[in-house]
Amino acid sequence: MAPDSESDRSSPDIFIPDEWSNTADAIANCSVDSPIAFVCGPKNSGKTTFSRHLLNVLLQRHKKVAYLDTDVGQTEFTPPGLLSLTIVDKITPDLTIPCLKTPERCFFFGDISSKRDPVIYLSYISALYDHYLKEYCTDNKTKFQGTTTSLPLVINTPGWVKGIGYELLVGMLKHMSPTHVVKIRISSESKNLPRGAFWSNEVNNDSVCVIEINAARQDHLKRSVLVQKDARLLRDMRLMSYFRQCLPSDMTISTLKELTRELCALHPYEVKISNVEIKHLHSQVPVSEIFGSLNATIVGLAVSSVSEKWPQCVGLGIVRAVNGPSKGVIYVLTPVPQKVLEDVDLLLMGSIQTPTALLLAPGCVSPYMSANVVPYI
Ligand SMILES: Nc1ncnc2c1ncn2[C@@H]1O[C@H](COP(=O)(O)OP(=O)(O)OP(=O)(O)O)[C@@H](O)[C@H]1O
Repeated sequence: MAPDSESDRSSPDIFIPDEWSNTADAIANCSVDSPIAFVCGPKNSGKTTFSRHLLNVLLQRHKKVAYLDTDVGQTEFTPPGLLSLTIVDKITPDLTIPCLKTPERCFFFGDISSKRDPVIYLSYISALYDHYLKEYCTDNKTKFQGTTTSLPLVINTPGWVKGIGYELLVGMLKHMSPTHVVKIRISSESKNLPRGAFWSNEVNNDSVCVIEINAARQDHLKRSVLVQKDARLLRDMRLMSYFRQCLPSDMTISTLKELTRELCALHPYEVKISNVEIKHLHSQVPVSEIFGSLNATIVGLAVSSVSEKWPQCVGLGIVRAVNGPSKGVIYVLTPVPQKVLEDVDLLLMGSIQTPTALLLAPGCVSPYMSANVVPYI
């Protein structure tokens, strides 16, 4: 099939079947001003690839499109462990290259699977969706004045479609009001989501258009050909690209060793422990172990607020060293701009693993990532 848009031409390995491009076009050209598309389906069926294609198609008609990323282990525009709403204003020509963007709003979930805390997971996603509704979904008044600020929304979801994963999808759909639900199906029928509006008890659910499409690639027996991703490697790569931003963009870094060495050579931020609250999200740590437990970990940098229920995450940091007893400080590396950091009053600790490559800096003692810091004992 001939590529049908510039974005497809730029992604030689990506195959957009007619069914996919027709679906994306139908959503972009539907009668609703700003469609809300919920993309779901089993693991590796192509949800992310389709979502990115849809995003590009929508960006041909709209200046900006909102993207709600609910796949906390395989995040699209942020490092893993975050749930985010991002406003995208540029077509990404190559659908195979992940890129980091600063989200409009973001929560630190602190794990790569929703099963760690399904209740909080759903609360965060609902809060992100509500934020979209409040800020980016036109109400009648603004529509009437012709100053429409409404943006389409693409919601990408995890591939966990059984058990609690299924319940969470149902929970999301019940909270949201998508105009379109795109279900990607694979040939192994038992792995698919139920047909139709599976989340709703209404017999005729006319308010939403449910579209079922097949995974892009099939063999000659019409079996879906699914590409398995190395999820852990992808997460590590995403984290390393994130922390690469701590260094000047014009600095040449060709290898992981160089990246680690340069990160170790950076001056970290010195954070006074008395100025921040340290919170372990998924475990209880005795007070005496708190400093030790922070060392060489990835933390969410968050800002608490009296008006908001959940602290907003402004980015991640690596705790490079801790000097608890004598100075009461921790040393943090982060690409978050200093101006934004000034508001951070919460360090959230989850279970996002620091990539091993970053712990093995030449000349430094693992896991402290520094040659000159006495580790906390
Ligand atoms: N249309 C396509 N053309 C070529 N490769 C594809 C296509 N769709 C998916 N793939 C490949 O299959 C793999 C899985 O795709 P993708 O990440 O989009 O699936 P997913 O359903 O979002 O996965 P997960 O459930 O893990 O989040 C990736 O390596 C992707 O490049």
